[in-house]
Amino acid sequence: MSEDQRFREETVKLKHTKEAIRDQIAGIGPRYTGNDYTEQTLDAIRQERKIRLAASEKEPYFGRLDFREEGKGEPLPLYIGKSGVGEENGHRLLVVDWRAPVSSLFYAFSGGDPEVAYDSPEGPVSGTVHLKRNLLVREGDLQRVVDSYAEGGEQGGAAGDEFLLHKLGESKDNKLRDIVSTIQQEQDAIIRTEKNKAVFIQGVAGSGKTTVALHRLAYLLYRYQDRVRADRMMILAPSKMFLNYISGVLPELGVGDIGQQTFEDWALEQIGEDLRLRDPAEELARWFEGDAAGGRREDAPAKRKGSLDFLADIDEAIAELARTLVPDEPFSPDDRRMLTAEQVRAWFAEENPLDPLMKKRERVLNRIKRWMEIELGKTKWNDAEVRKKANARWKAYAGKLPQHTASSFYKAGGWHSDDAEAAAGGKSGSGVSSKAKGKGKSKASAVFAREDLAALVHIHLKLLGPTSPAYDHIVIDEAQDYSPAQLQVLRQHQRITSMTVLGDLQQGIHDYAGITDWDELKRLFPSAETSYYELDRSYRSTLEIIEFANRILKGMGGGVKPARPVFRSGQPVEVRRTAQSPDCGAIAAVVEEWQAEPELQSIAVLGRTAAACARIHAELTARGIRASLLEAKHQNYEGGVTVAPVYLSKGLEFDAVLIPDAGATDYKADDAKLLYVGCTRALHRLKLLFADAPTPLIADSDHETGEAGR
Ligand SMILES: Nc1ncnc2c1ncn2[C@@H]1O[C@H](COP(=O)(O)OP(=O)(O)OP(=O)(O)O)[C@@H](O)[C@H]1O
Repeated sequence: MSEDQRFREETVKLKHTKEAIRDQIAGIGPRYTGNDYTEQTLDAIRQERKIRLAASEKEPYFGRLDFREEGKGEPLPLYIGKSGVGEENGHRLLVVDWRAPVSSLFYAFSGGDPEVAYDSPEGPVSGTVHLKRNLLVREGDLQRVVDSYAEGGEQGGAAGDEFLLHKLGESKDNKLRDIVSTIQQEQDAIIRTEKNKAVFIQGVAGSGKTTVALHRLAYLLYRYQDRVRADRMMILAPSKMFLNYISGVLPELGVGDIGQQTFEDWALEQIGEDLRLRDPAEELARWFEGDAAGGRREDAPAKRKGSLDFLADIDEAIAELARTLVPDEPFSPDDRRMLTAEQVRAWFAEENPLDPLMKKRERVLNRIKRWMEIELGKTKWNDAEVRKKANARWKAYAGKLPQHTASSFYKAGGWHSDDAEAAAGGKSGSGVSSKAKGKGKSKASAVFAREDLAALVHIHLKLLGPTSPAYDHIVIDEAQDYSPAQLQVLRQHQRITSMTVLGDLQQGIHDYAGITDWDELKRLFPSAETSYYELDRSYRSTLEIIEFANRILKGMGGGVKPARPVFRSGQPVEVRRTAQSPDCGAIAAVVEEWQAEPELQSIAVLGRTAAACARIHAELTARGIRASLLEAKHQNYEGGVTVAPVYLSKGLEFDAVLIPDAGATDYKADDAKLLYVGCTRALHRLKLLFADAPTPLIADSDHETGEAGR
């Protein structure tokens, strides 16, 4: 079949599909405005369907797979789209949902042997693929038809790549997008991994980890709709800005209402006390710019406090508290009655050992009170004096059973470091408060460091129980920055393990707190409960950028896994000498040059320090260039021209990236991860400027160097 014939065939098909969808929309009828609750609920369902159908009408599908099931007659064309659409009054599907079992064939089949099989809930289904076709429909118009496999034809995987390359060549704005039409086989395998696992993904920069994890959530909600609920899923990501950046993907996939938080906010919510956290900007600046930069990462306090040994020490202290909670003295409400310490301990022992300690304390004290009332009631308890005295004695006795919150126990254990307090020294507004936020009562609340949070949540759970219902699934992005203790406390908030844990050790710039080997986290789970995947293909950047970034990685020594590029070639990476560092004139010139190219929608200048970025931003603004300056406290990434410290750019991506200070004094030999993160943010263009000598991390690069123009 010629290209023209294919296009005509699909144009007719699209027309019919759109008509059928329009008919269904018209059949939904007007909104119900009455008071009947059942009708209101049904109306809400109808309206949701209407919204889905309206989206389908614009872009009903992106792929076609002709599949003949073994033992059945003719191959059946399956059109695959973002959401399934059934035939009105019929049993066939106009569009098959991308998450349906049969759709896995579309992603997994890349030519070769057409005899294939997929797993359906009823068991394996085998058959033959006759055609795999990619279709690009935009706003209801058919724009491209590419066959990546046709029975008897010559097309191979390259045609499928062509479709992917077309997608990757597009420019990006300020939001991450869905990839349903071009999910790759290795990504699809992760997305469809069964629910009850801790899935670990080690993936190079730009390999689609974040995107895959979000698609996995959409898949789990579809596949296990009777067992998982969106409001019991949670996404943890490193910053509010990053959360804002990824916030568009799930709604695009038709999934909403999934909680998205930073670990800090989640932990503060769990602990539920009026605590303040050391200002994250100070913490970041300390590690990336200040005295701590470069040195003593292994002995950083976060390493000890993030270890399971630390949680074990806390457990020991809680066990000790449980052992000594009941005082070694009897309780007597008046001079004639008495409860021995042994009796109270026996009551304690009758409590469920797994229940939170403070809850048990409360219950035992209530039991003592009930006993007291019964006892006094036996002797015609009507004497107000006796009652008052008994109650006072009960209160005094209760005061002898230590009562703790998470923070008071932590402080009593001597684990709270004055360091955190000192870092906030007197600046009562500098910490990030939990409950105190907006209530103007942060005056005396203790200041904690980020690394204290896991232990505090752990203590809260053991002493007071969980704050939120158990999670059905948890996604942890940038998990290389998590400690075993953090993962452990998250795990304690699930009944059944179901997690997606993703990251890249090569981007582990927060190694003063995180891990250096996935085994540190994997060993928290029985091995049967974990799956481990590696993604080494990078989809974000051009071939030239990936090769350049891979060379930086070499500086990290053994165990480095270079990224494998998709064959998408662009302009060479440029490394240029400037008169000074940072050279704002040269920076402005590069930004203006890029701004003149309409396909470069997002441009970033990633400086080494927050102070350098503030200076660059002020200079660009003075020169009439509109740019936003990203700071740790920011919630939104706006797109356009952005100036940001390189350590805040993690997870984000930009059409063009300028590293304005790639000199030998800015990036030393052990800053490879940081420079790698900066360079791998770029999709299409990458430029580095340096004064004097370039950083040794790129010294061996054979890239064109020279004077940057002003
Ligand atoms: N199969 C795919 N088809 C099209 N685009 C893809 C595909 N996989 C990934 N991408 C694109 O590659 C880019 C990187 O994806 P993503 O941010 O999810 O990667 P990541 O591994 O989390 O990166 P990093 O670790 O660098 O933050 C995004 O623009 C994403 O849309």
